[in-house]
Amino acid sequence: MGEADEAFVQALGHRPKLSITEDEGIPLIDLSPLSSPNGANTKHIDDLVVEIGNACKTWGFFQVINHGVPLEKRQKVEDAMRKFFAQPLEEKRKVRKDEKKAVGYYDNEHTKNVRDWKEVFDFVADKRILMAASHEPEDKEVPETFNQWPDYPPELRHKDAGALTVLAQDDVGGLEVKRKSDGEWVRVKPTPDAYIINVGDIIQVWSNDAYESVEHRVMVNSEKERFSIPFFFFPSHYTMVKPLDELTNEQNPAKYRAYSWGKFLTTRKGSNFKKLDVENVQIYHFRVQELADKLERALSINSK
Ligand SMILES: O=C(O)CCC(=O)C(=O)O
Ligand SMILES: [Fe+2]
Repeated sequence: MGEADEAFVQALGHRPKLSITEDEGIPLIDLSPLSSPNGANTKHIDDLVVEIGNACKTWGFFQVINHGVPLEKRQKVEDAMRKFFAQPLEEKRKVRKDEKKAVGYYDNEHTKNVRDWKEVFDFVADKRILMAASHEPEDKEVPETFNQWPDYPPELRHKDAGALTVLAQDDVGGLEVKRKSDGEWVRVKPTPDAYIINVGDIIQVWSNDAYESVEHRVMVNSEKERFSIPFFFFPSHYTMVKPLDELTNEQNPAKYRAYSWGKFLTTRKGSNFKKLDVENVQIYHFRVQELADKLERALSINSK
C-alpha cells in the first residue's frame, strides 16, 4: 500500500476501533400521532413531546418513523444522487464548489482540520440569502446560499453547528454516536424509511445546555459505498444566537454570550477546504466561563 496523504490522517485517539457496538437504545420515535386521521389527540401529542424531550436529553439523537414523508420522494432523491455520483470525476468537477462558489460538488472538505474521505454535493432549495463575508465586524454581507445534499460520509468526529439535522442514511450504516452515559461510540442501526434527527450546537446554546449537541462520526468501509442525505436546519444568517430568555433566570444564568450565526458559519467554512493549524471556531468559545477564565489569565500575565 502506498503512503497515505497526511491530510487524511487522524490523531491516534480518534482512529476507529475494530469492534462495533450497535446500540438498540437510540430512541425510535413514532410520529403517527401528528398525522392521525381523527385529528391530533392532545394526550398523544403531549406524550410525544415528552418522548422527544427525553431523547434529546439522554442521547441528543433519535430516529423517527411514520413521519409522513412519502417514500417515493426519498427514492427519487436517492436515485438522482446515485446517478450523479456514479459519473466520472471530471464530469462531477464541472459543477465544482470552491471557496467562492457556495453550491456544487466537492471532495476535499476538511472537518476539524483533517481531510474527510467523502464526496459531497451541496445544493440550494431556497432563494438566495445574505451571509457575512468574513468573521471581521466591518466586512459587508455578500449573497450566498447554503444547503447540503447529499453527503458521502464524513469520517470525522464532529458536532453539527446548526440548530438540528435531519438525516437519511442508507442500509450500509456507519453513523456512530458518542453515548453520553459512558463516552462509548455506538452505531445507529439503519432503519428502513426512518429519519435520524440530532440536536445541533444552536439548540445547545438556546437551551442553555439543557439539550447537548452530541459528537458523532461516520466510519467508512472498503467493501461498500455509502450514501447519506443530511438536511441542516439553520437560522437566518443575521440571527444572534444566545440562551433563550424564558429558559434563563438568576438560578440558571445564561452560560453563553450572544454570537452572530452568519459570522460563525463564515469562519467555520473558511477551514472547510484546507488544513489549518488552529482550532476552528466552536460554541464553547462563547461560554461566559471560558471568557472569564481567559480574562483572568490575561490579567495575571499583565500583572507579572
Ligand atoms: O452521513 C452521515 O450519516 C452523517 C453525516 C454528518 O454527520 C454530517 O454531515 O454532519
Ligand atoms: Fe454531522
